[in-house]
Amino acid sequence: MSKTVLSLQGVGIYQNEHKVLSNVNLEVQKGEFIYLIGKTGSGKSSLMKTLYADLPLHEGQGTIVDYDLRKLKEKDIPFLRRSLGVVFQDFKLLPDRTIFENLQFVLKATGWTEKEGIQRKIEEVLDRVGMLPHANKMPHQLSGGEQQRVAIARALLNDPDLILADEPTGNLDPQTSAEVMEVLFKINGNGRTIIMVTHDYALLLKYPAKTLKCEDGSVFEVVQRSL
Ligand SMILES: Nc1ncnc2c1ncn2[C@@H]1O[C@H](COP(=O)(O)OP(=O)(O)OP(=O)(O)O)[C@@H](O)[C@H]1O
Repeated sequence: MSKTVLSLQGVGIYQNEHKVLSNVNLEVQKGEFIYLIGKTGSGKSSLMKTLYADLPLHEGQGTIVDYDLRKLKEKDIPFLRRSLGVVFQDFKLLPDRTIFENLQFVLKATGWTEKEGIQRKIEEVLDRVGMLPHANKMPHQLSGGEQQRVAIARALLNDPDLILADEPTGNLDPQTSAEVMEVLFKINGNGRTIIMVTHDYALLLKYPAKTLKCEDGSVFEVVQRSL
């Protein structure tokens, strides 16, 4: 049976008083892979920020992985973020810790206490993105693509129902971007739902998937030939 992991109805997306997107209607089912495209300033990041509650939802209805975005309290936000995996363009790894310690930090911060369980989980997610051999390296010893794979592993730590990736290949060359896409599609193939913001139309052609576009204050689905 399909499960809705994201539902937006009549949603307005705001940056302070400025309305960025109007009347956003969107249903995402478990297991989907969705691209979000659009010109600079069209509202892609603002929409993503609303989904992980970095921007509040004041207009319309929105539920994400069983949280009602309109009713969300400050104290709920860390729990919402635990049910999501968020991946950013600039990786956001802690520079003064090894890869293992970066992931350990997240698990401890999200309530994991048992040492062997922590070890097992970190090995499992690093293995899934092909980074297990690099567990003891520092972030600066890795290439951009390798750092992004670690960031994807970090996003998987708490078995999220939905992964939000905001331009995850934005800092990577085409070959490395393709490697990161392979990792994302493999994870999607294992049943994870992914929403990915991108500027990179070459990636859309190489890895086709349902595509939404932000334009002139609206969000709508596009078919590839009209990108
Ligand atoms: N912190 C902010 N305060 C006020 N306005 C903002 C803020 N961040 C973005 N905006 C405005 O909101 C609109 C949408 O910006 P947003 O960053 O969501 O676009 P984007 O599609 O993600 O762009 P890009 O592709 O450049 O990342 C723009 O007009 C932008 O100037």
